[in-house]
Amino acid sequence: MAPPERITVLGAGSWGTTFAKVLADAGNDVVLWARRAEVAAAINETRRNSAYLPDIRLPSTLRATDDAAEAVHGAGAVVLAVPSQTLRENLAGWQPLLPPEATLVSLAKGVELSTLKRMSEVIGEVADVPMAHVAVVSGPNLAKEIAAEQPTATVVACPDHDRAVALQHACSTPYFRPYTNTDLVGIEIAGACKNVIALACGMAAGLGFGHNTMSSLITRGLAETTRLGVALGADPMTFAGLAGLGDLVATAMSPLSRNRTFGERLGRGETMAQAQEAAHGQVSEGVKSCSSIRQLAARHGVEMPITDVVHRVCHEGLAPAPAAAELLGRERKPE
Ligand SMILES: NC(=O)C1=CN([C@@H]2O[C@H](COP(=O)(O)OP(=O)(O)OC[C@H]3O[C@@H](n4cnc5c(N)ncnc54)[C@H](O)[C@@H]3O)[C@@H](O)[C@H]2O)C=CC1
Ligand SMILES: O=C(CO)COP(=O)(O)O
Repeated sequence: MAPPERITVLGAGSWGTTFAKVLADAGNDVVLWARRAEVAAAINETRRNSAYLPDIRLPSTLRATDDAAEAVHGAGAVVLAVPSQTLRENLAGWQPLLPPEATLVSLAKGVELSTLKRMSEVIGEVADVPMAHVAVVSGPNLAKEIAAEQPTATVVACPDHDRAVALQHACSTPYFRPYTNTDLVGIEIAGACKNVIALACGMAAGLGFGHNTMSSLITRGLAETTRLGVALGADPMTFAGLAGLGDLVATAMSPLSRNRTFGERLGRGETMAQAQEAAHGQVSEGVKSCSSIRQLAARHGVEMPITDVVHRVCHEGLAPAPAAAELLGRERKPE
């Protein structure tokens, strides 16, 4: 039998640590890179990442290090599990270390502020690899539920179908079921936009609104996300799938979502600073991506009214209540 494949995960936050556990449970030889040496040492000694997943025992086949060169050496796949807005800078530092044939896998859900690029575009550019080497994993994947081994499906997207299938095999476990897709654009636009719609749903919850409001925001949020994706060349069917509707529903409805929780705090009247502080350094990607997605939509002449008001609440001082009234007061039109 062939020895297990070496897979490296760069970033030991909630999702990086959880995805490393999935890969180890699937039978791979997994190395997890943490920024802080004490986090790597604690994972190796106690089998726990207490800052992010205190209740989860990590498998013994998962090894942690704070040495990126050691982490990526000989890896068949390198998984990038850092926030969207720092990925470019992080990857530039790792680029000289990367094995040339490795599949580079993005877990991040966002659009870069300075360039309006999707994460796979940033990876292709900074790592200087063909897009066929770049893959994305995205779906209704709240880290804490997966770490607890609750059944979940996801999508592994790569322009090279064979690489997508190889990665699908590498991350299949009895509790984690990946499907393949080749529509990188659709999968990434869906993943970035659902964080913004989840912020809107959180704001609605904070204002005291119920399920009709949530459902209306989810449905119209999916409509504006699909419009943007199609304008960028995505397959509209992608938005009806796990990484589209699936992830949107999970994120917009779950109290485990950092984006939804952030929005809820704003809806209850907290300031941006208070909501940021309560997040304890964990990333709520939609807070920044609402601005880059709004600009991307403007560049392509796409109307995204929910994204627009989320941007104005987060960055221009609009209060959530008048934002909701503004959405309801828009010009009437056919569905
Ligand atoms: N947590 C979740 O349930 C899921 C998260 N994601 C996405 O995965 C990405 C990562 O998210 P999480 O792991 O949850 O975030 P997190 O906030 O829990 O962890 C981020 C990790 O990146 C590291 N990091 C932060 N800033 C950095 C910098 N400047 N340089 C290097 N490392 C830095 C942190 O030390 C930490 O290890 C995000 O784009 C998120 O949207 C996707 C699916 C599920
Ligand atoms: O992407 C996620 C679930 O699929 C996680 O969402 P949050 O970043 O809002 O926690």
